[in-house]
Amino acid sequence: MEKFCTCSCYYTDNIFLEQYKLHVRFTSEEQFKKDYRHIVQSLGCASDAQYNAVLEKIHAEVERRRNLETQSAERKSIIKETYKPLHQHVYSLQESFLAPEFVEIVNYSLEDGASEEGLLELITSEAAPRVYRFPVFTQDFCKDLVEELEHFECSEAPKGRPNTMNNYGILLNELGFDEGLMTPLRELYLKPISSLLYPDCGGKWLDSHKAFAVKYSLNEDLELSYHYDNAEVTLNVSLGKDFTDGNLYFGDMRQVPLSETECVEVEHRVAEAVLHRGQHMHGALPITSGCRWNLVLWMRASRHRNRLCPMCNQVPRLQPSDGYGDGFTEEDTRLCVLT
Ligand SMILES: O=C(O)CCC(=O)C(=O)O
Ligand SMILES: [Fe+2]
Repeated sequence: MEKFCTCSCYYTDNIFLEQYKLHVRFTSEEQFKKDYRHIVQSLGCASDAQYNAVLEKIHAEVERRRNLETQSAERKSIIKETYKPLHQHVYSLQESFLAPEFVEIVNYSLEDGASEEGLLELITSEAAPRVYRFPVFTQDFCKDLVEELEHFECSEAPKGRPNTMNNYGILLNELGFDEGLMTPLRELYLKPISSLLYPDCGGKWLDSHKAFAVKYSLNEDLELSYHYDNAEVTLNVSLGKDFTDGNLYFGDMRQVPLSETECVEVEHRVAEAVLHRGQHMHGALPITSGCRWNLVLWMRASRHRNRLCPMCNQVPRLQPSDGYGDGFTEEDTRLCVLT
């Protein structure tokens, strides 16, 4: 596997303060005070004690990020040794897991002369601008996958959470889903589609991903704040189970201010995917009953993001990583001169 890297902004930028629904940057207490003291104050962080609690949260989050790779590798190895899957078959992709309509649009995308227009005649649903909906899995596969995820949730195995905005999701690489399921799904099925739909966002060059499941239920998380993904192209598949509300909503690309944005709601349909650009701002409304599981695949294109880190908006400052990191690579720049 190619050597992937993380951008060092991961340790300073986009730290989410859940209580204030605010993403912040933290390089020092001085900088933070200067940039955010008045903002958090206006959001209700009035006393010194509350402010100190914010600082403590930030330090804990930075520490979590610094230890993440080591801890993730430890969890992965414990899971491998101790966790007994309920449905071993869901870990290796078989075409029988896939909806026939999905296989058809992938086959079309692989044809010589396939075009975006031709593909859009097969994908009939554009749920929001450049947000496409299509069936991906069979209902049976979704049911088995949710049962597997719930079996894992109930087990003693250590669990890594996908990100700071999500307290009950599951990181699928730690469970061993990358090799047999997620990588082939990206490489063989989603890349051909993304190449046609999002050539301007790196869709032709997807070469790594972060895969996780998100879970919402009444005693746990209900909703997800407005955000963009650390991805070029995102696949979000509704896996069930039974729930009401919880629609996704899409605004504009991250460069457009919220005040100039009108949001469009997109409902979940079990076994169907919503495919969108990672930088397209979105969120999820609260569910009002039941339990919602979605599979989220943040797909990255090193050739695209190596030029600009979407999280800090600068040329990435690379830090070597063990796995996919955040999908950056150290490019041999001589190639650019020669070709
Ligand atoms: O709740 C959902 O289905 C959306 C999840 C999402 O946007 C994310 O995790 O990046
Ligand atoms: Fe997202």
